[in-house]
Amino acid sequence: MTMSGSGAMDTAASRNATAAAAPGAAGGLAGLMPEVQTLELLVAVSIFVAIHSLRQRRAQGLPAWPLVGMLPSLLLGLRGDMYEWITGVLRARGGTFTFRGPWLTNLHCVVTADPRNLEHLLKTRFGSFPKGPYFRDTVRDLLGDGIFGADDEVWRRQRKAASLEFHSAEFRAFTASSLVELVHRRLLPVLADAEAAGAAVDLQDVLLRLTFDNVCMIAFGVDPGCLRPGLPEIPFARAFEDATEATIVRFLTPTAVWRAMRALGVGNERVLQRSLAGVDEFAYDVIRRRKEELDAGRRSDLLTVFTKMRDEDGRPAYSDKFLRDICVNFILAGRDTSSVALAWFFWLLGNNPAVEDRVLEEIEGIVAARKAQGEVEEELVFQPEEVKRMEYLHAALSEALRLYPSVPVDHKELALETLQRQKHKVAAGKLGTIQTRQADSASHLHNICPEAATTSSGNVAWPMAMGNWALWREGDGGEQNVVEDEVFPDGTVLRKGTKVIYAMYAMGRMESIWGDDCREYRPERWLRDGRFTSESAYKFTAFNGGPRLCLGKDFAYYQMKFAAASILRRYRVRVVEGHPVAPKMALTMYMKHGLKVTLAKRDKGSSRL
Ligand code: HEM
Repeated sequence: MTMSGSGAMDTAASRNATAAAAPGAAGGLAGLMPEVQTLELLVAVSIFVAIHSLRQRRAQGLPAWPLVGMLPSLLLGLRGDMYEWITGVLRARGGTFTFRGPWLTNLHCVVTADPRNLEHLLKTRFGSFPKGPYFRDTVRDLLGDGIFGADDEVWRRQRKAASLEFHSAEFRAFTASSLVELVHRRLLPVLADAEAAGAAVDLQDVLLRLTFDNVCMIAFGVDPGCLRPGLPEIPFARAFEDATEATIVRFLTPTAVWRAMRALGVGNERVLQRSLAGVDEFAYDVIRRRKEELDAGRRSDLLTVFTKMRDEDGRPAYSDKFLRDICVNFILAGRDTSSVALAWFFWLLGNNPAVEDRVLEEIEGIVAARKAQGEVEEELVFQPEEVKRMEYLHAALSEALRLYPSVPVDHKELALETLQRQKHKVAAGKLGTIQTRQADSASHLHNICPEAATTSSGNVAWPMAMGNWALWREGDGGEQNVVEDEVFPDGTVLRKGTKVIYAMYAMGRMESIWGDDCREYRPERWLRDGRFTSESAYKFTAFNGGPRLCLGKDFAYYQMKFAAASILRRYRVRVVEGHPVAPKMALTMYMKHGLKVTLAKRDKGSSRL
């Protein structure tokens, strides 16, 4: 009873309360409705955007968000090992994917690791894919008009002159003798000191010093002396390194921002200006001195060769600024590439003792052959023909470069003038044809002629593949505006100005290219009947391919083989236990923490050869 009475009272009271509150509540709810609807709408739009963006992952490999595009995924990827992240996306996408950057940025690009695309990009359509204005403008302060950023005639002239020089007997003799001097008078004594002291040494740093001194001798004919006992800091080397790093930062900064910073002389741009002053001071001083001594000199370095060149009127062919650019570019090309490749090679050997044994066997075979001819020297210096015979070592270095290419990713830009916009007349009811430069897939034909699919009159025109001809049936005739896009052999369409990133690191880790054991370090894959056999430059892209194939490739192999054999014959190189090894994010494949090693003389308690 009590309960029902109180219940009745509660009900009446609550009815009253509701009645009293109703007008206000109704008004409040009515007032809230637009907000509720806005909220619902926002939730619905967010869900739609999220579903749409995640669906893009299935279609394009990565979720693409409004405004920021695929940037969030890239930022997540950058937190770990970026090269492995790119490799994962490329493998999932079958070798190529299109990265969509945030709106109004120039981060859109096509990333590929497909050898067919590489051949198309680097050889077949070489003229359509220059380095491009974006790259050139970004590196101009450091590299000027030098070979790395140059295109067209400016590139061709330098390439031709440098190529003649690189292949001359004089130059080969000069590079070989400079290397003997550096390895035997500087590298080996520095390593001997480390071994005697029982101290760990950063082998990557030592090798960087070796190649820096070596390439300065080749370019400028001057030895800066970085590789010396005590490993001193050399102002020119420091300035060069700082200038390179500051230039790389520009690639990660919006163009308008770094330009403004340069105008104001602040931040990274200030560092760049200061270090460039150091580089220029050194370079112009060498150029001035070289010009003074030209007549007396019998030098074979690049600076001397380019300084001696004359135009049709007998005047010097190149200005001092251009000579500076040429030398700085060659130093950049030759400095970090072979040294970091050697560092990865020594690390791989440490993890693969059977490979090290085979390298040593080969070296000992060559030494034994020399002894058999009665040639016994106190200090063993390998001769060029002996270095040439080190085929297994050649394979072991190539295998290291396959897995850890010194240039892990590279870049090209589709030239705007490549795209052809043409008017084509098609007669009514007839078949229309246009000649295209490459019509190897139906999707390509659709892409070169999108207007042909639905014409202004609503008639349908279907392009069909017929060799190098695009053929379509046009209902009412009239003029067609045909824009020919570039299309990669794998069907990826490239619109004007598209940047293309080709991922050499990822290419070395593709089962489709190298087979199931692609992640294994196995030099034997390069040997046929015990002889080294090279691979297509579009499959093994460490040295680039086509007309811009690395100019220093032969020299680099010679340098790496000579240095590696000279070290390995004398020392067992062991990576310090627990030393972390990981790639650094830079233009070249540095080891982030260097390579700390200890050395033991081979004849002192070596367990192997
Ligand atoms: C393991 C050693 C090396 C590797 C992996 C390597 C790799 C490469 C790559 C990938 C390129 C193309 C770069 C681009 O166009 O963006 C290149 C170009 C070039 N390399 Fe090398 N390089 C090595 C050593 C050297 C050395 C020692 C020199 C010279 C002393 C050198 C001179 C050049 C030059 C001049 C170019 C520009 C060619 C052109 O644009 O026509 N390289 N190299």
